[in-house]
Amino acid sequence: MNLKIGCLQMDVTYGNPEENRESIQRKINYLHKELNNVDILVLPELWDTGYDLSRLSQIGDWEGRTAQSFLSKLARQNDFSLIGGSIAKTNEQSSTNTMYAYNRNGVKIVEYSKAHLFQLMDEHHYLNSGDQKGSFEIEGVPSTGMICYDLRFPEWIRTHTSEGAEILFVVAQWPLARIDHWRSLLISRAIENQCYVIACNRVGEDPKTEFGGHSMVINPWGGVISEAGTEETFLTATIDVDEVKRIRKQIPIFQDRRPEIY
Ligand SMILES: NC(=O)CCC(=O)C(=O)O
Repeated sequence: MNLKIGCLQMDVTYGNPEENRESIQRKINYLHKELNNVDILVLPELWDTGYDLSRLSQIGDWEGRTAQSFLSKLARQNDFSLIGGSIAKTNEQSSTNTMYAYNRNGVKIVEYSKAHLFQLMDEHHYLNSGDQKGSFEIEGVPSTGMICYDLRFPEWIRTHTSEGAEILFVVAQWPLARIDHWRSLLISRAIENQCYVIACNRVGEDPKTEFGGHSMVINPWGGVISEAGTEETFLTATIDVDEVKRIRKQIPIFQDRRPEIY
């Protein structure tokens, strides 16, 4: 089965969720022809607030309600499934860096909060980590969603692929300074898990960091099918999901692994 994927590699306005929602809507309107036959659209990490974490009590999304209604409508109106990047979900006590995904009818198919907080960008001071898995089915394909720094934890990703995930979606605000890590880790996760990796990063800069783009679509053999540069880009690729089963049969790592000795 073929699926057409689109990644909206975009800049994010620091600390301004309303402007960022409008920016996504403007881009979707502009891209309506290209989006016509897209099956799954992917947004980047924290596309609403960016890393303006010290102001989350003012700008965070109360229980994620605004983003959920925005994303659900976006999916329904445009007839695509949507990996809604992640947003800052906030309540009286705390905030989480949370991904929502939707099917074409605008029905939520997963809520996943980033499990590993990235100290270098102060997440541990302002966010709580999630402790639930990120598994879901999208367009009939078992999949998982991960948020940026989660990519550095192969054991967490293996937990999901050993339970059947065939597509790994990674949403990110990954800095340009470590973009070689980003590329290598994404390709490694695809090879070692024999899965598609669809990775959507942001571009632009905030007061502390320059972000590196290079959103990528990688096949389960580790081949890069499509890759963006460092500018705002609508990256597309068509993937053949059956390739996962073929490769898992050719080199059966999920049968051959020996968890009892690890
Ligand atoms: N937003 C993030 O989690 C960034 C992770 C990162 O930069 C890394 O090197 O890991």
